[in-house]
Amino acid sequence: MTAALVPAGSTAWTPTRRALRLGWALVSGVLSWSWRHTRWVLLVAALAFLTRLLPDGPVLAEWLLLLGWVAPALVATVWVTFWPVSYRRSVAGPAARVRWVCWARRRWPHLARECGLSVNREQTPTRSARLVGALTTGPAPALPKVWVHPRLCSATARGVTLTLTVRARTGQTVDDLEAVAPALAAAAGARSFRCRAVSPSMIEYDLVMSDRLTAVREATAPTDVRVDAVPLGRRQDDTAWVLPVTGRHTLVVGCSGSGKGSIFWGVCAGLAPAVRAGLVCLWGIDLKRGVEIGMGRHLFHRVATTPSEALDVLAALRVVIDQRGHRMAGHSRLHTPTPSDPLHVVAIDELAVLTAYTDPEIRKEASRLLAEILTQGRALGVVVLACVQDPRKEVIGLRGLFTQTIALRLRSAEETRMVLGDGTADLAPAHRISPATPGVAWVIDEDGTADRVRADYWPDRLVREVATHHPAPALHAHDIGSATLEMEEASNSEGQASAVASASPRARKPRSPRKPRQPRQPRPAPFNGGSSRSGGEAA
Ligand SMILES: Nc1ncnc2c1ncn2[C@@H]1O[C@H](COP(=O)(O)OP(=O)(O)OP(=O)(O)O)[C@@H](O)[C@H]1O
Repeated sequence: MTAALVPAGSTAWTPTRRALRLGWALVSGVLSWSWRHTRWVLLVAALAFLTRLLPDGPVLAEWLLLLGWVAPALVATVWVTFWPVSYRRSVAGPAARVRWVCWARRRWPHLARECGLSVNREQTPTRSARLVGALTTGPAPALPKVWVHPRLCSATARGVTLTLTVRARTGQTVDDLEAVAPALAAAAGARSFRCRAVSPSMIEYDLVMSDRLTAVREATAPTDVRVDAVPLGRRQDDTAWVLPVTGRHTLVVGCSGSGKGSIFWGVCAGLAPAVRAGLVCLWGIDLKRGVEIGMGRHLFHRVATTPSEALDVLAALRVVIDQRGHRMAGHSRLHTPTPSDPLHVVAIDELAVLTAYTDPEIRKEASRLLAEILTQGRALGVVVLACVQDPRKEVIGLRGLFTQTIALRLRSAEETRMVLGDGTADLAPAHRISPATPGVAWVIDEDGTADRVRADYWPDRLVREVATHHPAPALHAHDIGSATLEMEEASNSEGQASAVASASPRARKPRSPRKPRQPRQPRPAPFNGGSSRSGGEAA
């Protein structure tokens, strides 16, 4: 009667419901723990059954069941419910690692055989068998056949990675071992893998057993002044992914929505403290109407949003290369950035617009300038970061000149091969990256191994904040080279006209920015050889 008077959902029912819910959670937790530890539970139950046969057995059996089964199941249920991270770190993680290692050691002969790494050979006869064979007449008895496997030298687990070190059997090479990596990873239930040749006969398989890259991680505003490299995100083993910048030209390829923006801003905004300190000079080419770079415009010394403006930027950098080349010749082989002589980074969003989709004249000139920068700029402190959606376009021609490539989500195995190289479709399957994980990419490390990474996410708010706090300083003539500045002034004065010309539907043939300036622009005196080409062409 009282219950009927209490309306459903009233507070009087809340404690009862909570208790019921808690009880059910505990029971289901204990049951699921028991299901996952069936063998242990059966062992405890069998021991308890045997214990009952002893004098005072029933009491002992109850204690055994309580301490061996119910108590651990309850503790685990409560721990994992309220402190999942600590449970994973202290219990589930170590237990899983022990399980993986035991599994690999126990199953290695079977795995090697099933993956095609083993051979079935006749057993080598022992010395005594050979002696008996020599003394007896008649046909020699058939020798039994045995399986010969490559040797599993070690199996270790760290974090979420199971590492197997394997030595090739006689007649095998590391290439044979590498070829079966996908099958091995599939047999182990690994989420991804990488393999590394340790020596001509030994290979290390890293099997990543749990995916740490599913969660989105937001980038944090950089504080350290770093020029050599920028942290971009994390690797699949949860270690930091740091991209070298100095002396590298970086090509980022990924279809629309694959997260190129995260890498673009990871580099540009990651260099922001160095930009503010004057050690890095950022040049932006955003051929998607300036939408991307507009977010962090203050970071950039100069931005081009049309193909003809982009030509001006490339020509200016070409002059920087000429000047530095003359200055460094005979003194230094590698440029060291200083506030008066910074590292120039040209960040290009949608390279294909410049090298494939624009007028043939601009396309040709842009490809020529880019090729010169890509081949000569590395040691002279001028590096390129280029993003592109479609690797099949003309960018292919320049692809070989980039010194590091990041493959975000691609459309096909063929694209993966184009971007990362032959034989990478299995080892670095960028075409299998899920559309639900933008920012995930495959990279080929310096040692030639492929690794899966995920860039941290750069929201617009953070980009704006970083750009506002680290604006590019106003550069003086000696900072970037007098010729560059002269060209820049000239191109600025003509920028409006060229932009209008390139935007106008009637202006089919855009101005070549290099010719009209020639008569007006005096050559920088000290650089006769270099300026004769770049100064003249750029002007
Ligand atoms: N590192 C990341 N982690 C999580 N989500 C991301 C990440 N990077 C991008 N995203 C999400 O994916 C969306 C698309 O990203 P982004 O604009 O960078 O792609 P894109 O490759 O530049 O595409 P497009 O070439 O069409 O401009 C973003 O709006 C964002 O929501």
